[in-house]
Amino acid sequence: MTHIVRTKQLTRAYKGKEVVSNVNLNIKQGEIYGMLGPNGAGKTTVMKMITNLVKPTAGEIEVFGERLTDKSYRQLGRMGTIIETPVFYDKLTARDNLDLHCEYMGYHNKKSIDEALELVNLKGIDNKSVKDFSLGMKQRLGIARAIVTKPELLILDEPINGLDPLGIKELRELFKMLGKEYGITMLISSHILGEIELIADTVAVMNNGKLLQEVSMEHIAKQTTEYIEITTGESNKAAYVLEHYLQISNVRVTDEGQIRIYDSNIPQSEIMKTLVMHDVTIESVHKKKGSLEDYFLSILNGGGIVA
Ligand SMILES: Nc1ncnc2c1ncn2[C@@H]1O[C@H](COP(=O)(O)OP(=O)(O)OP(=O)(O)O)[C@@H](O)[C@H]1O
Repeated sequence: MTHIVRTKQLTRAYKGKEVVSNVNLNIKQGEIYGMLGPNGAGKTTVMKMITNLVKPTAGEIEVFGERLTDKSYRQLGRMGTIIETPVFYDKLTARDNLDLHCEYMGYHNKKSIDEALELVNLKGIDNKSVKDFSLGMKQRLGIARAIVTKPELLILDEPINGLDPLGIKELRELFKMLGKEYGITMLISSHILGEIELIADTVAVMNNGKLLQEVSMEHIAKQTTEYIEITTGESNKAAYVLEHYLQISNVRVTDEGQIRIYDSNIPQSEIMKTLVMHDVTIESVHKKKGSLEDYFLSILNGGGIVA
């Protein structure tokens, strides 16, 4: 597995107080990696360290397989970033801003300016000066600037801030397309669970400067599938009966002693009948679905996985 970014025990302190503590991120090639956490969790600081805007107090960063140092200009040239609110030359047009950026980055394929403007839906208004742009238009121009040099890694700090629902949807599709068509790896932060959920392949949950969990959406999907929950005073016996007489292998007993049966094709009535036949007393049976929100809240509240 090729990793585009890896951090090891990454730490940053301001005046002795750690705002990022021992963070280990593993961002794989081609994936959308979502960093989720409330305001102040340390997401921006992590991104600033990966882009060399802030120096770590301790720990290491590896980008494109090489350790990041003060002289990693080549690695930085392979990244496109928006960190905090993008700043432009207000009196210049959108096109001129992108043109200047290409000059500055030493990127001479000017055809990509048209492509970038087209991708973010600013093609018709690229000759307007940026001072007349709405917040959403500036945000899209920021993304155009981040992708104009065809980076291999995009780092986007809260890219949907200030966008209306349609704009958010367009960006979501753009990110997915950039991943799929151009193979660009993306690190995207957000404090909105619903957003990260819709685009990310892997999610890092941060709070108070700490990485609470790094988990694939595939794994989360398994945790949030439908299950049958049986309340009984005899959970171990019930689990035994289900496994031995119905060959149900995906049975879990929760801390509260409830039985959960995941992805079973056996009808609920059959399960009940078998338990009763083996003298298991049942208090209640419910069909349930774990929500993604429960899952993340349990992580943020210091619990493990919603069992
Ligand atoms: N230059 C700085 N000096 C002192 N404290 C800082 C500095 N930069 C960030 N912090 C503090 O570090 C903590 C993490 O900030 P950071 O911006 O990384 O969080 P975040 O998760 O990106 O949240 P937000 O979305 O609000 O920016 C905050 O408590 C912030 O006040």
